[in-house]
Amino acid sequence: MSLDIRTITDADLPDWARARRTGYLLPPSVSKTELAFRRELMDLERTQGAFDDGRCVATYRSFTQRLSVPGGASVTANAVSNVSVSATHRRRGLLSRMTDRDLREAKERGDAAATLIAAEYPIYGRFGFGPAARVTEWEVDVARTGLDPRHSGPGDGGRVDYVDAAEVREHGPALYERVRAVRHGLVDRPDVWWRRNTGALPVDDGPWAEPFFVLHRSAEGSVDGLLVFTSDDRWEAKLPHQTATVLDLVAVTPAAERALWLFLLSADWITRVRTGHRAPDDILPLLLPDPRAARVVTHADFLWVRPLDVPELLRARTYPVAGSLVIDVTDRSGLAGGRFLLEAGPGGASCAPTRRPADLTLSVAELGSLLLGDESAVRLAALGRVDEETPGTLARADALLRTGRRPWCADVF
Ligand SMILES: CC(=O)SCCNC(=O)CCNC(=O)[C@H](O)C(C)(C)COP(=O)(O)OP(=O)(O)OC[C@H]1O[C@@H](n2cnc3c(N)ncnc32)[C@H](O)[C@@H]1OP(=O)(O)O
Repeated sequence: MSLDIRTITDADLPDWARARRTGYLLPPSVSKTELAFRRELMDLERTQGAFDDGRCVATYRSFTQRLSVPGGASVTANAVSNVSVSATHRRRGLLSRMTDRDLREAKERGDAAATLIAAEYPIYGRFGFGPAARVTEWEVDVARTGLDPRHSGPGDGGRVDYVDAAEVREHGPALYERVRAVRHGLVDRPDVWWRRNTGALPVDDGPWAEPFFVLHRSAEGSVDGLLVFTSDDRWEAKLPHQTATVLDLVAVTPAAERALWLFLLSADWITRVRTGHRAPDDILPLLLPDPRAARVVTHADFLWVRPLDVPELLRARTYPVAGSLVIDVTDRSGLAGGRFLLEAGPGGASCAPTRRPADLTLSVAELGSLLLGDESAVRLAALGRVDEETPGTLARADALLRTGRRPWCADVF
């Protein structure tokens, strides 16, 4: 048996796409539409396949992504996706070999980190990824919210309008980039993302069901929020029982965010709202007179980050207070380890290799968890995953690294 891992060519794509579907337990046949979509989407030079006697049995691809860090700057990440190993070939090291090769190439390219959305929690820690941003999904029982049923539009002088897909393609990209500048953890949405999510780029053969698109405009007329939702068509005994499912709700200003939630929660016939994946500290529950009307239905790890260039990552983000920290980062794969001095303050930060004694020792995966401010060094130390070499450093690390709002990655990729 010859098992060969290599980047794929265009001629391999149908076989590769079939292997991906099989690995994800989806009906294996690949439509022409899916192939056309994949040709637009994928960079074949960064797409690996494992071939057993010529048949594709494992898939892996990566692409360049921009990830917003605290303060709103973005770093270049190597985003990993479409990882699958057929059940016939599992636990023979195929994922390990593909990941190792991809991370080495990303390091050589100079990417600051690698990112992914993990299918299952135990898979990626061993490769240096740490959970960096969580998501929460709520289900809102509208009748119990206590909201005034006479609500009729934003009270801030702004307006909400139903728009069509073309208007979303026109206003969405700039709006979303403005949101990324004020919210960390968000990954960029390239043109192909907007076309795919507005029906302009079909993913499969089925008809595209257009969702409801709503834009919020401020009193000055600037587009500062987007809501995308679907609704089921459920009635019982002449009573509406519609569940609205939020596919997207992003806003530049808190006023626009509040206006879009209140718009959806006040729409006639909608008795239940599923929020989709929000940041765990989303304003939604506390927007309701009775926050218990929003029941948590999902709360889980979501975005995983694997540091590749520690100084660059720590320099790119902002810090709420002044302070310094020497961290000793261990990395079994030899990609990003070392001892680094971070000197940070509200005006900016420097970070470089140092010979000074370490204040904290931690693995590269734990640094990935701390980077966006969602995890606490004190908590990781209690778990034995961070060692405090200098007393008092854990509290200092949390004061420096934690953020007022939690990171949020809105997209599966
Ligand atoms: C970013 C994304 O695309 S997420 C999507 C990931 N894909 C899936 O979950 C689809 C279904 N599962 C699969 O395709 C495969 O089982 C994969 C990709 C998860 C793992 O591929 P494999 O080739 O079996 O992994 P590999 O043999 O390299 O395993 C390396 C180590 O990770 C462990 N591991 C791998 N997958 C898992 C898992 N799901 N749960 C726990 N441990 C795991 C292995 O046991 C092994 O540990 P060891 O070195 O201590 O023996």
